[in-house]
Amino acid sequence: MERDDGVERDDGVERGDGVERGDGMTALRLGTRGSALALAQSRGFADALTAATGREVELVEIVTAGDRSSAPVHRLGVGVFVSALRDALAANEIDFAVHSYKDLPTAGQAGLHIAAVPPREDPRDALVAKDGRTLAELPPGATVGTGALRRIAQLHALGLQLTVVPIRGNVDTRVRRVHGPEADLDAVVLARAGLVRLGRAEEITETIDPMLMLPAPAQGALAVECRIDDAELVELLGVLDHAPTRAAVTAERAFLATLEAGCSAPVAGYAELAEGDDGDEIYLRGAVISPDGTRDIRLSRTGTPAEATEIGKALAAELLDLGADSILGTPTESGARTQHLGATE
Ligand SMILES: NCc1[nH]cc(CCC(=O)O)c1CC(=O)O
Repeated sequence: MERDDGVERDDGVERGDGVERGDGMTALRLGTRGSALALAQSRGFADALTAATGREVELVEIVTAGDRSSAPVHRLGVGVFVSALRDALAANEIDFAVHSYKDLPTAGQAGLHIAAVPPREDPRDALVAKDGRTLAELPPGATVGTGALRRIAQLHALGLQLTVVPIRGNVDTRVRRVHGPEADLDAVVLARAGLVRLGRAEEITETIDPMLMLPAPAQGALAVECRIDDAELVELLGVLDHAPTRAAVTAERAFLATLEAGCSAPVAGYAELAEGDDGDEIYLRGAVISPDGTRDIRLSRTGTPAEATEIGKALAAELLDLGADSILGTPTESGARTQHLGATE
């Protein structure tokens, strides 16, 4: 059902201030993009929230500028998949939103709060190739599609003489470039988490080792955002917060933010938590790679979860000392080297 405010509800129910339930509680309004992946993520979180707290959740579909346009994502501007959801939150049209964390601009939004970071899905990248092939089994000259500069750069750095083809579109559109009547590529690289959440993990022909392709900061993680003054909801959503995931993502995002790079930059960052002798330890790896793959600056750093932000900042500073800024380019007048764009991945 389409309404004048551009907000589409998933059914005909008039919501306004929420639907009264038999138990006297109103259903929480979860704003979501309409893509298959966004709906799967939102439904998954809604079900987990209902199971943990007993609260009912209604999905409210929001069309974002990124969904409306077919232009290359780097031309669309800041947080192109996110801002319509944040506007709906600020306008009290929805109560909370579930974002792919890696699509969130590194700058937070005044008045909003990330109340939960649920357990992370597998953050690695995945190959979907013809004939069940792995990267190493692709012949020289094989065509591999991907949209993200980070992936393009790391594919080139492998030195496999692959032909990297820039593509965009949702998960289904990208996989159809390999399988299906209009297939024109030998393989595509995309986030394993997206395929897993869509129930399509069997189509993956290789889960790529982070030694070969380091994931994007926050890949595979979700950010659950609500109004900061909605204290009751902040507490309710917090039930599903997963401290180890939050610590890992905090380190990765501090790394990205300190590089002043948006999520369209050729920047990779991946934090793992391991049990050390004195409790948990974060192991953060970071890389900045030139798009042609000829320059690849990567380092790692460890510390405690409480030091997550410091680890990320310090690793970024070390990479900048080694010349990462010359790969990332000159900061623009807004302070960002590349714009803080919405999703390119
Ligand atoms: N907008 C792209 C996007 N945002 C989140 C995911 C995958 C799931 C995730 O990283 O959480 C994807 C698809 C991809 O990178 O292939």
